[in-house]
Amino acid sequence: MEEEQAKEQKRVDEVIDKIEKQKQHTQDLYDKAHTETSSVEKNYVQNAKVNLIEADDRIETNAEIQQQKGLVARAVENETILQRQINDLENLKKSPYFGRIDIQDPDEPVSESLYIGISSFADQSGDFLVYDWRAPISSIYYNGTLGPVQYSTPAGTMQTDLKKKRQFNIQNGEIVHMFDTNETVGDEMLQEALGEQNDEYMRNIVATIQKDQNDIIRDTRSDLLVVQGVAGSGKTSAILQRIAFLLYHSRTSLNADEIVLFSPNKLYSRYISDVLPSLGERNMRQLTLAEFFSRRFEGMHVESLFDRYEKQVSLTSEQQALQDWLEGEDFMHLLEQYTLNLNANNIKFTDINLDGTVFFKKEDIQNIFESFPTSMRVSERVLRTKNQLIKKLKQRIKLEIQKDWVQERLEDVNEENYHDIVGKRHFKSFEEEKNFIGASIVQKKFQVIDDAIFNNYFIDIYSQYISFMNSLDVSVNISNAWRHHIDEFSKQLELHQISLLNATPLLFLRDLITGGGGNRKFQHVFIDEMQDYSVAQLMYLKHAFSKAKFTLLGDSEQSLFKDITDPNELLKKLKSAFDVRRARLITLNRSYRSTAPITNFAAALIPDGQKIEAFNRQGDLPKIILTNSPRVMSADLQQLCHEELKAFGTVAVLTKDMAESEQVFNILQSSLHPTLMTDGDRSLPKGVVIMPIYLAKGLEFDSVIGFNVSQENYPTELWRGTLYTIASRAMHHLTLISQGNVSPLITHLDTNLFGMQTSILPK
Ligand SMILES: Nc1ncnc2c1ncn2[C@@H]1O[C@H](COP(=O)(O)OP(=O)(O)OP(=O)(O)O)[C@@H](O)[C@H]1O
Repeated sequence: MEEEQAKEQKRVDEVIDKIEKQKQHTQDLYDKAHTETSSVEKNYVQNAKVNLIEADDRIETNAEIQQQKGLVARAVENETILQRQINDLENLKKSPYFGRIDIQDPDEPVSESLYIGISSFADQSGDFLVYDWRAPISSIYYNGTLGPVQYSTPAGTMQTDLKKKRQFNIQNGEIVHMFDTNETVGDEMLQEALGEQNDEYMRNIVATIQKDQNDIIRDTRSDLLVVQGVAGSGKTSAILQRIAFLLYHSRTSLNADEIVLFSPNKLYSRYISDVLPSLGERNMRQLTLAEFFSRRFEGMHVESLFDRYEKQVSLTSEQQALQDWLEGEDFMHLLEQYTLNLNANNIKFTDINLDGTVFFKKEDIQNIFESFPTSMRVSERVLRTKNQLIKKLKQRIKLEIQKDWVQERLEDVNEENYHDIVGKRHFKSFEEEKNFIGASIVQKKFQVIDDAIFNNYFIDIYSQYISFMNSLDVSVNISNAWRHHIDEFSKQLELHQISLLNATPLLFLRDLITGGGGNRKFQHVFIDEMQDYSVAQLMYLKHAFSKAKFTLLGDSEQSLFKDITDPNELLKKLKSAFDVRRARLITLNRSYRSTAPITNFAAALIPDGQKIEAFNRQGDLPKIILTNSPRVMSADLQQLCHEELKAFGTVAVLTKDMAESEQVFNILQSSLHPTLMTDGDRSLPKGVVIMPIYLAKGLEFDSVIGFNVSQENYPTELWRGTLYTIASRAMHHLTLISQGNVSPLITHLDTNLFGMQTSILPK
């Protein structure tokens, strides 16, 4: 093998040499482009100066400046592309590839070796020295074991014989390790990758993608792809690799701005933000559900998932039943039914006001609406009403121009705002010019009316929603909670607040009535941590992104405070709710994040944990520390943090809610200078970090300390998901600390799965 390695190193050196040459060439092109940009820019500045001196030439110069601006933009873009190529080549130089496959096609006498890396690289004569990992042929590297293999290409399925598979770890141009493997992607490389400590940013997994993950990444057929994957199975990693794959696969028809990822929180958004750039791709758009809602409800405060978690614990069974109903598919269908029966008399029209006086009366708006045939859909009638109102607004503007206040303002127009208003226009008469300027003055004042019409403010959607709720016949077992829910909605409205439960149906109702809310630009929507979304929310997102394919990923076991939904059940529900042709469920049961003892412990916490397959990485048993008083627990916790910090850069203390996190913060504040994370935080510092579990969703830490896992704190089944999610955040070390008896969820476990210790403080 040593000889082989020397041979491979020689090839690496040769390839790097060629990459360096290519880089030099690109650098020359870049320098030339840069000089060009500078000269275009200089030109632009000079023209801008002329513009200031010769006021009469303004209009003409303006056009020229626009043209110059375009030139600058193009030159800059050209420069950016070249800069990116240089960066890519620089990265490729450090580690040009990570895999090699030797294949022999049926009619070929000898095999050929193909090398696989993050991006492709061809030499001057066009020979591929490195293949992009996303090229059709590269799928063999991830999928195939030695022997006959198939791979799909745009021209159909191809057959070949896989003779050899080799993996490399190349750092700064040197082969650190190489392995030959018969497996899909062998364990050695994975061991190496997983044994490392956690970074501030998530890394790509391109060199070690596993077969089942590869299925997710390369699926281009499904309209709805649902991935149920146990904690640490690489769902988030797979999403990001999938995005990179899709961008490559549809290079000409898909760009990163047409992909949106719904992420659980802002910490996560930042944590994953480096993966796509490291694969040479731009990041997709990212949104949290809270951000999505707050954009759609301007001026309102929509409850966040976090506010909701904090409340969720104390729900009665009636409230829970009500919540399930409100969040289900049926409730959304009831809304659709309701809008079918809307007419001029039961739509809640409302006046449009200007400066406190009525501008369009609701009765007039209602009459306009009524003038359109009842055979039309409500949304169509609303749209026509809108157009009619805009026409009326234009007439009102015409009349208003003659009013004294406008005439007075006309006299105040100076040269500066004259040009702003008039632009390049030429007028036939002074009268025409005056009217034009007058109209623009009035338009400015009436802008709020225009906006109100545009945004459908002539329908009071909140009253409409109340009327919808009042129209429903609910079953007796939730009727009290239901009345309370309706009252509460009105009360919150006065405070400009909307609960998460109402946000989705409200938006849906608004869209159904006004025909708005759709966003057809997006081609792919990804939702991570899907178990935190209700079916109603998912349905709404499907409605809002109607042209998009959906990839939903999550782990039903990581539901916090909620019963687990069987993934097959969920797929069935979604398939009917989404009304799609090609739906597919992929299940990932192998967990990579944690050492085997941690994964086995976490798996034992949940009922069908035996399905979880731990990756064979050794480490210490999870430790449970029993203390008998708040004072001892505090002292132990401090001691523990100090010890863990000796081995790891970050230690996370995870709690079940914010109140507990604050408690921990007070305990550790003076001795450890910890950071208490909140909803709005975007980055994770080093040292001790404290947060409630819902903020740690999707994240991982070298060392996790679960705070107070006592019987009192985690009394029942309802807490399983929380405990499981806490335990599964740990990569290398897991410690749970308890004051008083430990939760029955833990005491029921096989005692070989953890070590138990009373206070760690020296006596
Ligand atoms: N094929 C792989 N090669 C190398 N590392 C991997 C691979 N798959 C997963 N990992 C690593 O395992 C860890 C967990 O992955 P990831 O966060 O994507 O899992 P997840 O399923 O989204 O987890 P969770 O649901 O618990 O948040 C990460 O550190 C990731 O880099």
